[in-house]
Amino acid sequence: MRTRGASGTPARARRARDGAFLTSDAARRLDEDLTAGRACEARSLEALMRAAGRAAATATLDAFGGTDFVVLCGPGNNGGDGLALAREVATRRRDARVSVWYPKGAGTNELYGELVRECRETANVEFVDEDAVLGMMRERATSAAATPRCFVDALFGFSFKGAVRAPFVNVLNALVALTNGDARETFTVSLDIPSGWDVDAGAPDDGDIFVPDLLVSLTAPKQCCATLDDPARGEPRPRVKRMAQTHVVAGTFLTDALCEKYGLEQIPLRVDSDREYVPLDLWRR
Ligand SMILES: NC(=O)C1=CN([C@@H]2O[C@H](COP(=O)(O)OP(=O)(O)OC[C@H]3O[C@@H](n4cnc5c(N)ncnc54)[C@H](O)[C@@H]3O)[C@@H](O)[C@H]2O)[C@H](O)CC1
Repeated sequence: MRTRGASGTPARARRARDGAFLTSDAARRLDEDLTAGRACEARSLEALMRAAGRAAATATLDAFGGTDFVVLCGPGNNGGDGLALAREVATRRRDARVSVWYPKGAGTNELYGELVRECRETANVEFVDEDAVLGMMRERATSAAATPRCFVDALFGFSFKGAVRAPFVNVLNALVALTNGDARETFTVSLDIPSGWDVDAGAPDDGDIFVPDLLVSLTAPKQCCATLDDPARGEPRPRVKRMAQTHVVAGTFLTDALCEKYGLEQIPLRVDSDREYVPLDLWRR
């Protein structure tokens, strides 16, 4: 007799589907393989980050037609992806106004420092403080004449753990409120992980959650997204279901050998792909 899960899905099929999503630990190991050149050609972190920023910028510009972008950058490499995206957007859409909130700054990290320099000196990106960002979010709910604005969440990626700490609490709370309230002309994008979500367990169970309009998973989706894409695995909340319509995977780094190593055979983007991102519609094809 075949075993079935509570959802009625055969256990073997569920295992295969699970293989399309990375745990936080597997995501870290995969990124180490990419930089070390194990089962693939070696790429520097800088090359990976710039490619991720480029592909995520393409997906964002394809989805959002406005000219006003606010990029929220966290302290790690997810924030670095955000800086790379900000520069790409400002360079490609010359009429755009691109603002970056980067509260921790680059510190002594040379790569982040170079991305900040490029944003300022080659792309006319403006760096803004917390009050300015909170004002830009608040205005969405109060101004009747709001023009379209895109908020890009590059706060935390697959190394996020525990409860959000300062200096990110107020802005992340405001983002949650923004996407659950009556915000006008607002489009939200998350890079790799919707910030505040547990990378392995998914969205918090209590209170309002931040659900972006577009999620750009980098290289492969992480475990927190599993219920977005496979309704058979559970009963996702209605807004989470809606997000499944706009979930893309970007970054053409996967070789067949890496797919086999991490059980990612179902991910359609490979190293020789001519597309920068693809919609992730794994289960409904
Ligand atoms: N595969 C690819 O295409 C690429 C993925 N990249 C991106 O890298 C991130 C993972 O980067 P990492 O630096 O490991 O982690 P984070 O960005 O999540 O940031 C870690 C940073 O955050 C702090 N932190 C953790 N938890 C909290 C918290 N609760 N409150 C406040 N601060 C927190 C922690 O201390 C660290 O400072 C991946 O998701 C991709 O976006 C690469 O760019 C390469 C290409």
